[in-house]
Amino acid sequence: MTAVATTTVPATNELPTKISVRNLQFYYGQNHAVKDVNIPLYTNKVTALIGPSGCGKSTLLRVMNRMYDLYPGQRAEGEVMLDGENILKPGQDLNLLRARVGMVFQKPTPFPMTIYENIAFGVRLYEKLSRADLDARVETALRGAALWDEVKDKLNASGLSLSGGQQQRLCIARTIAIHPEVILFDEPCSALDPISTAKVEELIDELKDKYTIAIVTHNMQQAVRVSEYTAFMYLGELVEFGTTTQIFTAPENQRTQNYVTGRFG
Ligand SMILES: Nc1ncnc2c1ncn2[C@@H]1O[C@H](COP(=O)(O)OP(=O)(O)OP(=O)(O)O)[C@@H](O)[C@H]1O
Repeated sequence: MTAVATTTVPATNELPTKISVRNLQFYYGQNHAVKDVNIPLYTNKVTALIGPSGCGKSTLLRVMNRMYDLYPGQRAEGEVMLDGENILKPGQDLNLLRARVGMVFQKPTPFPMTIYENIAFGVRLYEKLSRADLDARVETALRGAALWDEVKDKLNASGLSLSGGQQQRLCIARTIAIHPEVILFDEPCSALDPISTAKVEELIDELKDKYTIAIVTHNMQQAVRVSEYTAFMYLGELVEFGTTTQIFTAPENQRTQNYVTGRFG
């Protein structure tokens, strides 16, 4: 197999960068899953991570808020600069980091609590708000996640009583309620029907005004619809990074071309 081409440096590197991943290596024990990856997440932009199964997309995402730290035997080397500070350095406050860099998972994961508590619970971990302020925070988060109108009359119902699409928007509301700066979406629509998917995509488009976003997706149309930048990964390496338009219409690397045109993957 030929070596993967050198990563393309975007012509856009003067854009403000929220997260800059530099020379990242990631290991699951002996398995070298991410190999010398360099990638920016530009401020208030949506970046899609695409590539065949097992290429390291989710791993890369999980490094950006050190989710891997919860598991023994997993380690990262290199730098992940968040506003110029390396979050891989020892001594980080990981709770604070995960509040700044929130994550929405593939399967909706509401807590077994009321809709209201699903959101209030996380807020209380970080802030002491009056009841009125907490109510307002819950409402704003639910509005921000385009769910308010559907749940405003049943805030005391269980989060688990909602449909899958509503549950995913509840998880997004829970994430934005603690005012993150970055939101990482790991295949957020893979368990959703087309209508719920469209709602979550619309929401991502709105959220980028306030947050920097990365999304892992297997759905090429989704990457085109929601992202401005796209990174194509293959076997743990970053093959190509560029604007989504360039990656999908004029990729520089043959492997990217083959993948985005559906010839492998
Ligand atoms: N917990 C784990 N222990 C050991 N190896 C793992 C673990 N999780 C992932 N890997 C390996 O790391 C590599 C990258 O996996 P990762 O889940 O990041 O890929 P992915 O591109 O997100 O795949 P998919 O699209 O299938 O979700 C794969 O070779 C995978 O087998």
